[in-house]
Amino acid sequence: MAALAVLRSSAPARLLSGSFSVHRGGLASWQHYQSRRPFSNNKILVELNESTGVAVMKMKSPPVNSLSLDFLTEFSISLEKLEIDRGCRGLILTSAFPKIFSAGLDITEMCGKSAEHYAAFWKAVQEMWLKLYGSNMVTIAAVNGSSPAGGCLMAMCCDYRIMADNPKFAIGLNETQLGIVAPFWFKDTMINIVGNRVTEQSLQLGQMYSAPEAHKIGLVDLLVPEDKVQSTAAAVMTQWLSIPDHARQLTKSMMRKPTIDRLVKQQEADINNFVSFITRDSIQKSLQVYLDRLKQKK
Ligand SMILES: CC/C=C\C/C=C\C/C=C\CCC/C=C/C(=O)SCCNC(=O)CCNC(=O)[C@H](O)C(C)(C)COP(=O)(O)OP(=O)(O)OC[C@H]1O[C@@H](n2cnc3c(N)ncnc32)[C@H](O)[C@@H]1OP(=O)(O)O
Repeated sequence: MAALAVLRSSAPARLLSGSFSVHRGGLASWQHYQSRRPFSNNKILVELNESTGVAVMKMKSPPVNSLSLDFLTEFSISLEKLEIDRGCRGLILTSAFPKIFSAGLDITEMCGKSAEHYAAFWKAVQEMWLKLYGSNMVTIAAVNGSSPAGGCLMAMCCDYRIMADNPKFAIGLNETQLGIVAPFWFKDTMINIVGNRVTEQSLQLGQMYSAPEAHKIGLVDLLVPEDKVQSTAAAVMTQWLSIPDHARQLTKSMMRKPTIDRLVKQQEADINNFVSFITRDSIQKSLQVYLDRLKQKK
């Protein structure tokens, strides 16, 4: 199974994209590692505090952190680098923008493109999920804004979700509102958090939950004032890191492996399914209407 099966000590070292900083105990000693990959646009900022072993990954892709192919590629590479770094035990995932965690999959990646593009895009979505859901690290989502669909999926991949207590912020799998369908592994991830009944209703209606509603159904674990999201994430991380890594990791693997294996076994079929679904004229039309509506709402 993805990262959970990989012992960090045996993993090969890899270069990473993204803006990457390592904190060695004092602000004066922050070191910057510039990307050596030409495609990097630095949509992801990573700061690793080596004294605590906690990395903060900030999504910073204006205007709304939509998950484009470039974003997803950079995200997965950044995550992989942290995964193989034995000095990193915990990851806090958050947004550099107030009000938006992530707008989910970039809809323009699913409109008017070639079948080859859709296949590459969907593979990148799968890779993001496999790596984040299967991470050995303690993962905490500091949800500091709205988080529809793919953004909600990212938060749901984490071990714990802290959300800003603002009823204007919403989270959920709203795919049906776009005329599309959340795939089985989005659905399974949600079932593992809130159960079958809530997931079924939620997915059929494409329901977006305000922060208090999301907390009520257990989609997020904790609500805190907006200015306390990061500090609370750090405090919760300390609690989780007090558990011996091997015991916690094996437990996490035991809980998540069946869900991960389901996708791994049919990854190619899932890509083909996505491509044949998204290339339908009726689906392309729905997505275009949704996108136009988004652009006109101002
Ligand atoms: C039988 C079949 C079985 C199985 C099916 C097989 C396969 C599965 C098939 C498909 C699965 C696909 C799964 C899809 C998952 C997704 O994530 S879809 C994306 C869903 N996301 C949304 O609906 C979010 C839409 N956006 C918003 O609600 C809002 O923008 C916001 C709340 C995030 C932010 O609001 P504001 O701050 O007010 O910002 P604006 O709305 O003005 O947006 C600014 C700018 O950004 C553009 N934009 C917003 N979201 C997206 C996006 N997701 N992708 C691309 N672009 C986006 C928006 O249009 C604005 O653009 P400009 O007008 O400035 O050009």
